[in-house]
Amino acid sequence: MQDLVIRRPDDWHLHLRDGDMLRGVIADTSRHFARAIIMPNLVPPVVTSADAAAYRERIVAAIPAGDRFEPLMTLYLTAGTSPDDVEAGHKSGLVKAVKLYPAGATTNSHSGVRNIDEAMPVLERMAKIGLPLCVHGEVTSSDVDIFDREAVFIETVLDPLRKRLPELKLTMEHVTTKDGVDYIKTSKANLAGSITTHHLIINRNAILVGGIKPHYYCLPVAKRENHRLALRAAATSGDARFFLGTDSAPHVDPLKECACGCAGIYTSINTMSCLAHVFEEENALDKLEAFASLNGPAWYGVPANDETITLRKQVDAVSYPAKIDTGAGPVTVFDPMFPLHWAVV
Ligand SMILES: NC(=O)N[C@@H](CC(=O)O)C(=O)O
Ligand SMILES: [Zn+2]
Ligand SMILES: [Zn+2]
Repeated sequence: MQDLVIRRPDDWHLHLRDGDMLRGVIADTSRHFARAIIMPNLVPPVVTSADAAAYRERIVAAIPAGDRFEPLMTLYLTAGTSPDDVEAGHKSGLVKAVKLYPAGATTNSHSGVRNIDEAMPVLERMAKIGLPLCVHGEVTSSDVDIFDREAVFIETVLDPLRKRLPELKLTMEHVTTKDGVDYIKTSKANLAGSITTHHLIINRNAILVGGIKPHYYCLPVAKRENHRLALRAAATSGDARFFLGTDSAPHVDPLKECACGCAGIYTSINTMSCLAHVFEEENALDKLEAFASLNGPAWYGVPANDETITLRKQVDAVSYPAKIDTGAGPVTVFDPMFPLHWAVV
């Protein structure tokens, strides 16, 4: 038996959804995590500070009694977003970041940004007040191969934006490529990246070998093995520019297991066990706290959590359900394809 005590982690990229789904999934996050950046891609999206305040109340009402959990709210950037509303939301303490979805890039992104020019007044205001922009970093043009969309985004959108507005704080969400890792490492300030649990574990074979596996499909799609290895090296390095954002993204099974399945992998329930396994494999258990509990707070300018959690390596495999039942329907849990022995006690 081996124990690892770390500060309580936070999740810097989480989809909680709404209604029955929200009520069905929130306990899997609030059990282990103190805070999470809540993604705003609801239908309709969380666009204004008033939307975010109302959504926050629905989330707080769904937190199980006895759990301490703080949702950190974000706004969904659209062509109509008002700089004054963003600033007021930030000043009130409600809005912690704004999310950029290139229109059409991912789940519920059709109201997103078509041309970065249309968002410049908001981005300039954010740079001025120090509010971070979280970016889904993929181009959407049909002539760019889906496996290249992140690398092309860095070159054609992200890098030009950083040159145009160097004072803007940017989180490159769910980095999936060596290109992304290398790009973040060139930055001295104002750029960081979140990394998901599943991209540390699967490469694209998980989706495609031996039959099509919809529960390993997410966006950005998992890439080749060399990219997974680059993500692992970054996450386990202790480098403060990389931190955990699970991107746990529940969809009910019928919407995943069909002719045009949704993108998203549900990992909230077993993320900490998966991460301990990965960090142990990389001989980097001493870096897990930085990745899951320290680097994110430092980036977002909030204190790390005072409480701790204990991870215990046990002989028997940790048991967790293959699916959870939510009021919205069943949601399949991420299967890392190996037994997990690190339990959160
Ligand atoms: N990651 C995903 O595959 N899906 C996310 C959207 C996103 O984060 O891009 C979702 O909302 O389902
Ligand atoms: Zn995304
Ligand atoms: Zn996401």
